[in-house]
Amino acid sequence: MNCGCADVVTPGLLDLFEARARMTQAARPIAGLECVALEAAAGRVLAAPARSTLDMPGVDNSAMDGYALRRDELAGAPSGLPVRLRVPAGAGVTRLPEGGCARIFTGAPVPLGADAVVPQEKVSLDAAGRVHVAGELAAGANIRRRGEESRAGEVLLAAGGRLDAASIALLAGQGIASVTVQRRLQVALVTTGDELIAPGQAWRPGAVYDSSGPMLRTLLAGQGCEVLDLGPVLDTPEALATVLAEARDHADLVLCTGGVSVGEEDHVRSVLERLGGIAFHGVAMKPGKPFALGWLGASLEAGTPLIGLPGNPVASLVGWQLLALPFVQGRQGRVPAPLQRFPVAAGFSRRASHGRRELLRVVLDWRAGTPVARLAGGQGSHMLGAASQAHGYLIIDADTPVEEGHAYGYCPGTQFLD
Ligand SMILES: Nc1nc2c(c(=O)[nH]1)N[C@H]1C(S)=C(S)[C@@H](COP(=O)(O)OP(=O)(O)OC[C@H]3O[C@@H](n4cnc5c(N)ncnc54)[C@H](O)[C@@H]3O)O[C@H]1N2
Ligand code: MOO
Repeated sequence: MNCGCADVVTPGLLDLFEARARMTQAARPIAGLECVALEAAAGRVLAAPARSTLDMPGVDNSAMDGYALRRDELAGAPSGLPVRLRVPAGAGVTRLPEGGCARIFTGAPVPLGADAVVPQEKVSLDAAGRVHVAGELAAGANIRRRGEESRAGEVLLAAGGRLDAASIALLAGQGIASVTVQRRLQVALVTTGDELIAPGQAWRPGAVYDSSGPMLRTLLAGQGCEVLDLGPVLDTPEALATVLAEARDHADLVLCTGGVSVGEEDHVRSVLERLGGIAFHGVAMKPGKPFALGWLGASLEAGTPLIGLPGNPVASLVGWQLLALPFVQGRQGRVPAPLQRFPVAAGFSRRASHGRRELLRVVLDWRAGTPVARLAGGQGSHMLGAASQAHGYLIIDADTPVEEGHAYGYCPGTQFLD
């Protein structure tokens, strides 16, 4: 299986990891904060550290349904301990009566004076209802101590983190009802191509349904961005310049697909040179080679950054994930996560890709107990089927053939890489 296109070795291509580092460095966080209700904060980026308001847990409480007691009183009572108190969750803090124990439930405050909780499975009750315990009981057993997780005033979540279900739960558990987050990143999306038609329109030979537009809108929404949809645009320098000028004035970032290669129908480069500039163009990756970072206006710092993704949809997807995503995250005030890679054996052989690192879309086969990477389908940069099935990328260095059974760097996640 191969991509179907010859490897064209283009001089001056930037190394993939160097390009990723440049994208990360170039991303300036946008200004602007909002206070939002915690329930509406999923996916948003925290603008300030979130601190605990309470010790967590707030009081010593029981980790089990059982009996709270003093261990020395249990040891000194061969005829068992009478149950003198009942403490359900939600009860206030009480004191354990001398010489007795308390029936207690998970999450209920441990009565003052008790130094262990025995789970009910380890307790036998005699006819008089007295508690007998088999075996040893460690000091503090089954007691969740006040403040053992965090203390009031401690930083729970650092600024720049994205609020997910667990972090929202963490803040809710502290009684926090609203958070200060970065405003949403405004991204102008420009798809280019005379051939593009929208899904739902009648097809004619030569027409191509716009698949990258829906894909990028989905990916941008997944990052909590607001999308200003300005495409598809016709393949003329005038049409592109008009749309990019509008994008420049209304967005924090322009994401453009197609028209970024070298043919005379590809105008992104020339229009960028006219309306702004180019930081780099061309990365030694397959797919995704014509990827570009540029700007509209005075400079990358002062103007509106523009990311040019290649037209082939899979090249666009890979360019988004490995290069555009860290830039988007940086503009959102996030610290982009390092690219994860760990060795996985290839279950296939394949010829080398000349001059470019190849990002093969693979599935992991666990049937033998350890993972084996298998091609998820056709690897052409126009073939979305494999991308939709893949579990991740096998990253193959340039000019390196893949040999079955040898291990290569595997990067998990091909769609919502975070
Ligand atoms: N002589 C050369 N030709 C090409 C080179 C090269 O180095 N020398 N590079 C190839 C590579 S690699 C790629 S990737 C493509 C990228 O080209 P463009 O970014 O200029 O993209 P287009 O030419 O506009 O389109 C390419 C292909 O993708 C389809 N397309 C475009 N937009 C969409 C969309 N929104 N949804 C679905 N499909 C889309 C378009 O119809 C074309 O088939 O250039 C190679 N050529
Ligand atoms: O082969 Mo291009 O690199 O299709 O992205």
